[in-house]
Amino acid sequence: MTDLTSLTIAEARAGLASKSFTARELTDAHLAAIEAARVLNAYVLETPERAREMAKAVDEKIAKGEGGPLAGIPLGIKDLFATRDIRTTACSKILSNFIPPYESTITSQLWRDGAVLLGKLNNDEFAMGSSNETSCFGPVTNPWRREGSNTTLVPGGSSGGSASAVAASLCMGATATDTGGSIRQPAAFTATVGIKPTYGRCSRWGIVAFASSLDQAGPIARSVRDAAILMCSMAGHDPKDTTSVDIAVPDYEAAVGKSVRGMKIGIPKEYRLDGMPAEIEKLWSEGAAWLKAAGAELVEVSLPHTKYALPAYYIVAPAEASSNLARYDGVRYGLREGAKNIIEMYENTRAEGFGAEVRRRVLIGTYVLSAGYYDAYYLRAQKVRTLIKKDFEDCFAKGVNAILTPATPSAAFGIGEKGADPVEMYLNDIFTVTVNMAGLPGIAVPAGKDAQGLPLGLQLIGRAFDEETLFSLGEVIEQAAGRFTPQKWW
Ligand SMILES: NC(=O)C[C@H](N)C(=O)O
Repeated sequence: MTDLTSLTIAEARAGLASKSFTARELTDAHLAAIEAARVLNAYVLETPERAREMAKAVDEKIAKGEGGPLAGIPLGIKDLFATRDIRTTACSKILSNFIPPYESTITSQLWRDGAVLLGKLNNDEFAMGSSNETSCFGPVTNPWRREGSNTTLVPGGSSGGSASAVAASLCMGATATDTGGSIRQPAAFTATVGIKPTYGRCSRWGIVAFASSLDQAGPIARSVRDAAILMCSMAGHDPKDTTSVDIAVPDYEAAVGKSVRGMKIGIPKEYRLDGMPAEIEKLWSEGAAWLKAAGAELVEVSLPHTKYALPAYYIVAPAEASSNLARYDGVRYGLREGAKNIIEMYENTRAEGFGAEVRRRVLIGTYVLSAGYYDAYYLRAQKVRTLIKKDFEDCFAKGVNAILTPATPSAAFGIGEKGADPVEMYLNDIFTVTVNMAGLPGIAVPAGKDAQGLPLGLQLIGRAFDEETLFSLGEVIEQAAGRFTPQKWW
């Protein structure tokens, strides 16, 4: 029998429909794979009993012909999504004992459609990081290794557990969130597909907040089609999230395989960085050539404010984080450290509960929002944000359908390699943050490998609420590049 964990969601859906295997068998195969791969540290909580119960219930529904669009598909959930009665920590010590009495909208929609919960996935603490090394549960290991080397590499972050688990076939797909690149960068580091939808496309209700004007959830999967299938369940208006937009959810899967003939693809000259590895340049040109061969037209475009995006992001995101994280005070929920009085209790709880990167961001955020510095930093960063948004609007007004860029400036790096200088870590987001600043959708698709055999990804940026075009174009790249799976060593 084929290894059930190697199937795509689309293949598993067909297998379940033709009764080649049951949801219970599919779930059991994944639970066994998870157990055998604990060395990757992708899961921070395994929920095998819940998974088997859910799979059994789905099998009964399938037998009655009532299975939903994701019936029996086993998924992993980033530990930033609240799951009712199941510990949800954001991978922070401060939430280590938090068991939500409610379910996030996105996960509710996945269970409504028949998906099965395998467990909660590791991430950078409060989604702050690009390597999954800031988690209170320790770093996640990338299932990919350099050829001939056994150095352990990061899977990227902050959705490192999601990317690692999907790449290593420890789930068929995963939820993830992206504030500045947290879906797309780990997808690029692990040869998986990750899409950050338009801001407002998916509900943020029940997801632990980092920077509310930038946070957006999306799927990580092993193929463009699988990402589209998951998006159909995850997207949609939610009255509980006032920033979610009431626009009908299209059939994203129908966009996969659609012709891209006549589409105009922008190649932004500002993304050609000094000192960019030749392999990334080559990948980028190859991707453009594949789209051209499929009938798209390539045009050079300019996004002149790109160089300000990263510094502006690292003002806006910490500012919002400092405000959002003020709620963790030891009074309402989460960790509470003992003290002589309430002020000391706040101080002790927050000092003990937050890791170094989170503390750094709270400090930066508090500083840039403080009287006297607000105008110089926060207000200016917001103005820059408007200019970045306008760059994209100008470009799309000229008829450009999507923009092609590299997803990351390098392939995956070693665990511990970039710990010393936070700015070096922040540079990982150089190609992805503009998309969050402008609220646009962006997809990362595996497109090739570097000289050491590590995967590299390309990013496509679309117009607001036009994820469909990204799925169509993404599939062209996937077809041309092929799909990559890591060699199993764990
Ligand atoms: N959350 C994200 O999108 C990750 C980004 N690297 C950050 O640390 O802010």
